[in-house]
Amino acid sequence: MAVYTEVSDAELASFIASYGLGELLSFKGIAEGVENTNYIVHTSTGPFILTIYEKRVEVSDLPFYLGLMEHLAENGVTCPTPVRNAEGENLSQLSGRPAALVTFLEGFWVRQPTAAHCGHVGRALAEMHRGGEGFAIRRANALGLNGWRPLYDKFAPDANGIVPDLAPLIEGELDYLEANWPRGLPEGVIHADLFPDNVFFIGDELSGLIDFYFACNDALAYDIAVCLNAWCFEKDGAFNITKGRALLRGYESVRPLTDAERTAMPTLARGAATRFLLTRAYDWLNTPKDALVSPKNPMEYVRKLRFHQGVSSIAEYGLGDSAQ
Ligand SMILES: Nc1ncnc2c1ncn2[C@@H]1O[C@H](COP(=O)(O)OP(=O)(O)OP(=O)(O)O)[C@@H](O)[C@H]1O
Ligand SMILES: N[C@@H](CCO)C(=O)O
Repeated sequence: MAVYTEVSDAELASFIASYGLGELLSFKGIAEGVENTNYIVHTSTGPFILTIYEKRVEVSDLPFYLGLMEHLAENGVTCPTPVRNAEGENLSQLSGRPAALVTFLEGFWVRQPTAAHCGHVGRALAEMHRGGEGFAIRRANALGLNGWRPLYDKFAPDANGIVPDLAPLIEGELDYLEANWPRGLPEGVIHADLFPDNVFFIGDELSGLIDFYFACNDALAYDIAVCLNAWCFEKDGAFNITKGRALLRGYESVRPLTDAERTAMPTLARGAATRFLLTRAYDWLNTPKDALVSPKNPMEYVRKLRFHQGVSSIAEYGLGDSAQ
């Protein structure tokens, strides 16, 4: 259960009072999520999510994340909107940590996405990319190309303890990515972690996107590569072409890809697989046995990386004509 910071009734009541949202009716810690502490808070004016930011979030990045959610909401993207307190601030303090209150989004995430879900996600991703245009604050991707080798160096001596030959796999891949990473692709604000648990649906309709705490400025098509990995592989490790085509078609119904983005997709997919392999491998080795949450399995991303290493063009995925 990911409630790292326990809040007393009195602290919460005075915190909520500063927002002028009516009477505090109830609050409860949310078990899901690994990065931050989240509470669902009911007041007489409705439900809200209270997030207390834990150690992995850089406090200096919070104005970017909160400002981005406000900017996206103003531009028609359904996502949590930060609430401003009586002082007009969207960022506050609770139990000695930075904290924010955001609007509650109805819906729930799908455990077994279908091609139709993938189509909705592709479309919503492109709408988010469009909605992010004009956002004034910038944030570099701390987990982009330049961040991968330093992260690997932190656990390199132990990598083969996860699975034999993981070290040469990662080292060879980092060499490849550093030599071949596409430059000059269209850039903008990307979500960078749009996994199924960050997309809510009501029935078959997408009801909103959450968890913008990896968002940053980077190549837009890299965000698609993250989603292809997160949404379009089956439990047995097979890439599902139908889901991949649906995701790209949904995306391109809003923002068609350039030729350079299509050409770059296999390398972007390798990079996206490497990024999640690295963070999962690091967490696998560094999460204490008695931690509140279990680390995610890095092997899933070893398999995805190996799959992409065997692909040299978007057509080889079966995605060459997604827009038609
Ligand atoms: N605005 C919201 N509306 C409704 N539910 C929310 C909202 N924000 C968060 N939640 C709930 O809290 C859970 C955790 O949120 P979130 O994914 O942002 O946490 P996190 O700690 O950043 O986790 P992670 O980075 O691992 O996904 C979600 O799965 C969802 O159930
Ligand atoms: N989505 C990430 C975890 C949290 O950001 C993963 O699956 O590795």
